[in-house]
Amino acid sequence: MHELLTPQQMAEADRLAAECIGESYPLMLRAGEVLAQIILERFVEVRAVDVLCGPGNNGGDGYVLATILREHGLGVRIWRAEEPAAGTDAARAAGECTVERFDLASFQPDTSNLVVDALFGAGLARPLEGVYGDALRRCAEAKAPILAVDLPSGVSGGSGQVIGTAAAAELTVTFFRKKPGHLLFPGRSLCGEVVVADIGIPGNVLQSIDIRCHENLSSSWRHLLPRPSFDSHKYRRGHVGVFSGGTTATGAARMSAMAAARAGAGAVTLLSPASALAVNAVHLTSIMLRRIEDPEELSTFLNERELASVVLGPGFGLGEKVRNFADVLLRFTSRSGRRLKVVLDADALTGFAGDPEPLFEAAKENGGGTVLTPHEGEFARIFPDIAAAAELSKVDRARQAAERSGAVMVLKGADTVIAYPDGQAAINSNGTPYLATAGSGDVLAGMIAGLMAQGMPPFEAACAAVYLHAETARSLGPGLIAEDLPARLPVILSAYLEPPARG
Ligand SMILES: NC(=O)C1=CN([C@@H]2O[C@H](COP(=O)(O)OP(=O)(O)OC[C@H]3O[C@@H](n4cnc5c(N)ncnc54)[C@H](OP(=O)(O)O)[C@@H]3O)[C@@H](O)[C@H]2O)[C@@H](O)CC1
Ligand SMILES: [K+]
Repeated sequence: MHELLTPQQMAEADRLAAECIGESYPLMLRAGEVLAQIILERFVEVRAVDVLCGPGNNGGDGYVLATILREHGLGVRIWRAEEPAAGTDAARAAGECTVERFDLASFQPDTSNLVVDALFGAGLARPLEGVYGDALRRCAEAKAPILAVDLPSGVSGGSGQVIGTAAAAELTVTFFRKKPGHLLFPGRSLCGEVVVADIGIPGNVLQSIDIRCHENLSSSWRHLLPRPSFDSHKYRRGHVGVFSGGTTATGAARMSAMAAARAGAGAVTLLSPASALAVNAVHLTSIMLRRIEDPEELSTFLNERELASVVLGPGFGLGEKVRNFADVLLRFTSRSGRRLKVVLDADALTGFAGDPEPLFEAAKENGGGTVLTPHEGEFARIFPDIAAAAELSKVDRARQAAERSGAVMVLKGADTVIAYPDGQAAINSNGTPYLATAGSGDVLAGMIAGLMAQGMPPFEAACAAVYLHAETARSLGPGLIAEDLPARLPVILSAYLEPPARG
């Protein structure tokens, strides 16, 4: 149930389902029924419902719903600006509906009524404005309780962007599967709670649809979480290297290092410039420490020790050094024939601002073993054209960046998107505002490296780390600081290492 369908894919699912059933109208009837059932169960106090109906099938669902609610004794009024086009399912639903209709232009929300927003869903084709936009603005101003059918009207199901105007719903009922727009902001905040209803579309229609986007749920990666065996030793559980910045910027790397260790890496070494060795040594116990001053020392170290993964960037500093280190790390696998997975974060991304081509070239040489973890600001510095393309959704931006760099992209934010160069993408949905705190990104980078060091494939490691990072933060809540995350991680991780509960 974690597949996310674009509006075009959903239309295809509807078409395939209608082909299977013989006609499409029963799907609309079922949509109206499930909407009514949900309203009757969830809004027991409500005595009257205003159903705003658009001209397409989203409006059609509204007409069916209005008929059923009136049969249940609720006061129901329909508000519409135009009738559905003749010959459509929506026209049939409108024709069979005898609920009194009013002009949408004169709709004034009464906040003791429930408003059902059945204006536009998957078929939103242009900015929502005029009589429709005005009606939604009045709802938003009045703070009327709204149930949105499929999507809050004005929200793009593909991108979550508002096209014109939209009003925030308390509850959104969508059909068959969620759409990216339910999880990507601002759509996600406008949807309120999202309920996915079964309207009789058979699951096997998905076999004919090339789904490229999923909600990041544990079912995709839980079985790949590393589990040590009794014959493991510390280096078989993966050795992670984390690069420290200078004397006054060492904390970020130590946070990444702790996170890698807590994610289960068997050994972690902090790789520090000579100037910061003393300050790092004061703060480290189980994490090892080694001086790495320049690219030559780095190459020597990589050749003599079997590192499985590295984190470069947190607190590291900008300039030639970070670019040179990144180059050595990303080309190590092809030069040595030994697999080294690389997480580049923070300064290792910003260090390539204005001239990112060498990064992409070297990352491609690393052949899918690279993970880039930019937040939106860092992303815009290395992918300025993709960041500026307003028509692209966050998923598409992450995908294009992954394709260009050949790296797994973790485009961070409240709705972090993880994308693989082949176009597969996952949208994370368990984020929490408590993660917006200094150092939380350093912890995430370390967790990804820690999971990869134990053999988890980069895309799944990134998905798992993003999810578990958020889950850990949720379990901590108010007052969370980044240091708390690695300390808490084992409790959360062990819950996901248990076999999933049945049922
Ligand atoms: N298909 C099925 O089997 C099932 C579908 N279901 C339901 O159908 C919904 C999708 O239906 P849909 O495709 O008819 O699209 P919908 O969102 O109603 O809008 C299209 C209409 O709006 C118009 N229009 C667009 N933008 C506009 C704007 N800004 N301002 C003004 N007008 C605008 C557009 O006009 P046009 O672009 O053609 O000129 C067209 O008339 C889906 O969300 C779900 O609720 C369920 O019943 C289950 C079974
Ligand atoms: K709607």
